Amino acid sequence: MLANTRGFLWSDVETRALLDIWGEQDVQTALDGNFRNSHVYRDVACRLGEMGFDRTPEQCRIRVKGLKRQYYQAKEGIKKNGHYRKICKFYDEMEGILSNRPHVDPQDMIDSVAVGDEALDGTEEEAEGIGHSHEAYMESTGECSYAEHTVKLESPPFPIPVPSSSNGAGQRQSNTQTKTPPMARPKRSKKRYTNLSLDKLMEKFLEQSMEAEENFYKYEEQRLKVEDRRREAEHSRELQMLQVLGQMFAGIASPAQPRTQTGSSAPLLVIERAFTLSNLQAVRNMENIIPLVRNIIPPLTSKKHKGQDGRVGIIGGCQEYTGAPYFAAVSALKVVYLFSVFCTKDAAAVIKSYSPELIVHPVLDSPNAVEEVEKWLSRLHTVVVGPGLGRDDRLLGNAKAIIEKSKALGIPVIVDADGLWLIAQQPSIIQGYQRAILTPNYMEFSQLYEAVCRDSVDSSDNQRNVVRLSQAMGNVTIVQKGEKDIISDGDKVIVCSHEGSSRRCGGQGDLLSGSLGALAHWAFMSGPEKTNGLNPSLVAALGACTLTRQCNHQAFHKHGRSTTTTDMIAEVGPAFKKLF
Ligand SMILES: NC(=O)C1=CN([C@@H]2O[C@H](COP(=O)(O)OP(=O)(O)OC[C@H]3O[C@@H](n4cnc5c(N)ncnc54)[C@H](OP(=O)(O)O)[C@@H]3O)[C@@H](O)[C@H]2O)[C@@H](O)CC1
Ligand SMILES: Nc1ncnc2c1ncn2[C@@H]1O[C@H](COP(=O)(O)OP(=O)(O)OP(=O)(O)O)[C@@H](O)[C@H]1O
Repeated sequence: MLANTRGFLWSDVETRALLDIWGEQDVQTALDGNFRNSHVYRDVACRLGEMGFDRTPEQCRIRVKGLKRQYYQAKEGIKKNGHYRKICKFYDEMEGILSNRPHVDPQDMIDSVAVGDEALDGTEEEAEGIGHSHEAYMESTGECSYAEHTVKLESPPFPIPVPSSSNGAGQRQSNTQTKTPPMARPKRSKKRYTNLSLDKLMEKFLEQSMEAEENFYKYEEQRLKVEDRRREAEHSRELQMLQVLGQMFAGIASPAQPRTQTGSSAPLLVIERAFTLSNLQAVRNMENIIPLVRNIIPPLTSKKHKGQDGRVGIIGGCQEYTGAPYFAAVSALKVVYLFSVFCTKDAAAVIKSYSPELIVHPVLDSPNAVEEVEKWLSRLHTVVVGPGLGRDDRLLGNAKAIIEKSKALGIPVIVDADGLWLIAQQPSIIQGYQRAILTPNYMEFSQLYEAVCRDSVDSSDNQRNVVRLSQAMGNVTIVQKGEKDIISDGDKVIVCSHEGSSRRCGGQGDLLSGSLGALAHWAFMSGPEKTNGLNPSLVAALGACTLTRQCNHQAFHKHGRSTTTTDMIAEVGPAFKKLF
């Protein structure tokens, strides 16, 4: 049974069948140079019928005409911008057939758009059999009397010359030149034609493409927002659960209620944005963690005696470097009560001379250095290993033993400067000790990373580097110092971008490690209810980074380019007050 497709649009299959037939050599030869083509299209329709498609000769002719128009539009589009191929779906087939036909100026062909469109809507009534009709002339030659079309579109005030059959096939007449007597206007010319130029068509086409693209991005954006909200809700649920668990554990450990400096209960940690880095959950919003830093700070009270809020020991200071241990020590001193600096004999007097507040032990290069330090170790809450330590093997060996002793006592250990060099040589000293915090600058980080991960750092992804190193170190917390301080325990990442300044001076890192010594003690002393279940090392590290940057910011505000670490240390008190 034939598919009765009369009056409907052509399917692709049907169009291809038509083109196969129309493209046959005998059909093309019959059309070529033959003004009358109705019999050709009768044959085409008949062959189409044999293939199961019910179309009239007129429908076939009109469809071919439409395809030719699209083909020439596309051809012109390619010439102009190379993108127009899309408007002619059957371009390749048409090209195969028409490329051997006489040349037609596509622009003229396109100018006749209205004619073709009309024909497609089924209102075309001119029969092929009329023979001398304008359409028949155009079709039979593969060209058209372009001037006539243009005139028709613009509805000229004078009659359109139509070639008569006696003129012979392929004969052309120009409007202006013709002497043909006026004839009745063809029926189609009564209609209103849209005179769309190629440029306008292209403009419209591009506009629509852009609109579609914009819509796509709009929807995509909405989809991502929804996805973000879903993730945030999920993380916030997880955190709430952690908080509840934390409170349960705290309840078991101590009946005391969580308390902040202002006396209110611990604020709920809301992570505003999180993303996944391999199998870890990354926390990016430091603003949400600052309240946790406030939570861990013990209140000032007259009930405590000196040293109860923290005793920090600094392991470092040698003949070359006396400033570093001093900066670290005095920073700790300004936050908590400092116990001691353990340095070499020749550095001790110099360090003492900087500040009468510091207790200095000249034991680090003595033969029984480790025993000397060990005597005090049980009274220390945190040790900071490395500032101004130098690279002397004996000193490094003593530092290693002190770290081992501290680990055995469960004392938080901050490793900085030359202490990091030691770790790069022997990572196992600290690997897996989760009360350790390493504070490398960019150079120190690279050395450590290469030594531990046996790979060079991927400078395009600092966060991933930090996470990877932390994981490789057994989830030891890493603070990569720099334009932004990146903190990770291998599970979470916090980026500290608190405003500092553009001024860099030696010793800023020592201020960080010293104050971190104090904060680490507080963080580990606080129960999980105060850190909302977050790793205490992360909370302490963010607190120290923020404090260092705030000191830098305030000092720079006063001293500009001449800012030194001493100026920053003078800001520790005010900065601490402002932040926490
Ligand atoms: N007043 C004192 O007593 C002070 C003493 N200190 C003590 O000195 C000891 C050695 O510490 P350190 O900082 O000089 O050695 P380390 O960090 O290995 O740098 C080596 C070289 O690496 C480079 N470099 C550094 N950072 C970089 C970066 N971000 N990005 C790129 N490159 C960077 C830079 O090379 P440069 O570019 O200058 O050629 C730098 O010279 C240590 O015990 C420490 O505590 C200090 O605390 C300061 C105050
Ligand atoms: N490029 C930077 N832009 C802004 N702040 C920075 C930049 N680099 C470092 N800082 C700040 O300085 C702090 C210390 O980092 P720095 O790289 O100076 O450490 P360091 O080299 O170990 O210091 P030190 O001189 O004590 O050895 C960082 O925590 C950060 O606050």
